[in-house]
Amino acid sequence: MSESTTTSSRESDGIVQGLRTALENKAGLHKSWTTGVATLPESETTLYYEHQDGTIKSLKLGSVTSAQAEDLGQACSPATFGLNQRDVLDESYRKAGKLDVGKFSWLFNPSGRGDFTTQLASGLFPWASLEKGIRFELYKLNVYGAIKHYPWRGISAYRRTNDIGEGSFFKAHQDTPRSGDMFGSLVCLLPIAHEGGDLLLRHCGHDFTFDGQALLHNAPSTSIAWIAFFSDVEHEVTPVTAGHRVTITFNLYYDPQIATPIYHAPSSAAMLEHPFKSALQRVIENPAAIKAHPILGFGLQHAYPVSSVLRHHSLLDLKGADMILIQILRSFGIKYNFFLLYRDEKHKDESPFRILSQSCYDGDTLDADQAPVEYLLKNGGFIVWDRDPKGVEENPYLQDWYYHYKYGLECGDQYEDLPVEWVVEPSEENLKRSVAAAYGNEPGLGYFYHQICVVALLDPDFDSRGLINQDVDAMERLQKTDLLQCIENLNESLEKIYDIRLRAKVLEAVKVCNEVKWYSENTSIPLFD
Ligand SMILES: O=C(O)CCC(=O)C(=O)O
Ligand SMILES: [Fe+2]
Repeated sequence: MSESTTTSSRESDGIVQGLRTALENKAGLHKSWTTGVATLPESETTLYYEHQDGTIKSLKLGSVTSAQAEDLGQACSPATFGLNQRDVLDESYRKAGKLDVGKFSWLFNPSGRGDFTTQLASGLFPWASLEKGIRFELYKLNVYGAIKHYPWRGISAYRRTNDIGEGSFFKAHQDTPRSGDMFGSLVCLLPIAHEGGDLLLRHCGHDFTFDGQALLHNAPSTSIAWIAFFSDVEHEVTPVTAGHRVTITFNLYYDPQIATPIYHAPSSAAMLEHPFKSALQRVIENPAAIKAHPILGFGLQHAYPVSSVLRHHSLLDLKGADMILIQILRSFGIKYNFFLLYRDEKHKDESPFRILSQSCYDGDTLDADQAPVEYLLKNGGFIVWDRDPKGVEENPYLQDWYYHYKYGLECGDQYEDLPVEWVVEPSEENLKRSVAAAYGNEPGLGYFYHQICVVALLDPDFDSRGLINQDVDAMERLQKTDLLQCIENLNESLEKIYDIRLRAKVLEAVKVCNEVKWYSENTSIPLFD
């Protein structure tokens, strides 16, 4: 290697490293959760609930006795959860009581309190200005703890309550995405005495313990402690050892019909500008740096619920740190697009390349003899070379395979590739099954979390025209086939579903598919936009 090459590669490493450091959230620039305490006005302190025999009871938050809390627990049915799309009751994984919406009523309305929404939005999106409002959907009431009587288990179980009394918990899971615009969950801890039952959260190497009891310690008795977090954050409730831990949860959605929350710039950081913005500015002001790094890639920090293909990116509802990354790219007019990244399962350890694709590959839908890599590459995907191949020289079989992708097909055509440099190393999708989260708080509703990456075109003169044209055609073909099949399946299911809430969900899904179909027919979807 000549000296000049060594120097320039060291410089280029420095540039990408500088961008990487500026994006890292070590300094606590982004959190995937935010907490607070809200003191309820008198009108919001009454909680009504219905027993399974139809009796309506109420309690006053701030002065709930343990007998009242126990009565609330008795009104509950056992909480189930989602395991690979099935609704499962398994008390070794989740042990709690639940009341569905319609079985309880509470006048606390987060959307009606501008200060509450502002606090929540400033905590979850400290650097980004939201372009949509937040809709809060009341979801469930959960009772964890000293439930002494389980009517659904019968009187004999009542006598054997030692195993099911205290000690409710919910092991690690992600909250199931209900649609593409759901981004988070809000858990409100009611002021009812208990011990244990911390909510532990983990995301991207950070963790947090939400001890709501401690937050309520010095607050007025009619206060609730709350935590909002992005729904792909892994979380669990530790065992409750005494009393009753009662929470009411809301699902959080972006909603363009609702006014955007007032933006509060981060007060803790004494910086006016996000460090990544300044770092990127320095790079794009340097023509040599742009030429050396025409295309940059970023693995997103959050997982996103997508159905069969990545929708046009203006429709992808981003969370926290990912939203600010995109806002910064947009502020410089840098073109970008979203992709999934796959590695050949068969040659996983040796494979020196990954495949960028906008298709959510579902191993179950392909014939057994159809090679996933070929499928993705022939449907608008392309190769990103990222390491030296291992063992190719010694292994003729691997050599054939490697040369096939490196130097082209028998007919002389070559697979398309892109020189992407990863500022943030992305997670890979699983080619065997792209359905990510196994444990959810609900069975899946057709949306699955995917690890998405962003590819940004730093050099506007970089020759990507051929790729763009070819890709648009392939993408459109793929989208249309997938969509038409999807709409047909949904319409077929509709005929068999009589439950009103389920029908509404399926109708919602049909609406989304039609929306995407409209996009694919009425707009050209460029690779970089
Ligand atoms: O009660 C809590 O703190 C969280 C409950 C939860 O994670 C859920 O219901 O999905
Ligand atoms: Fe949860």
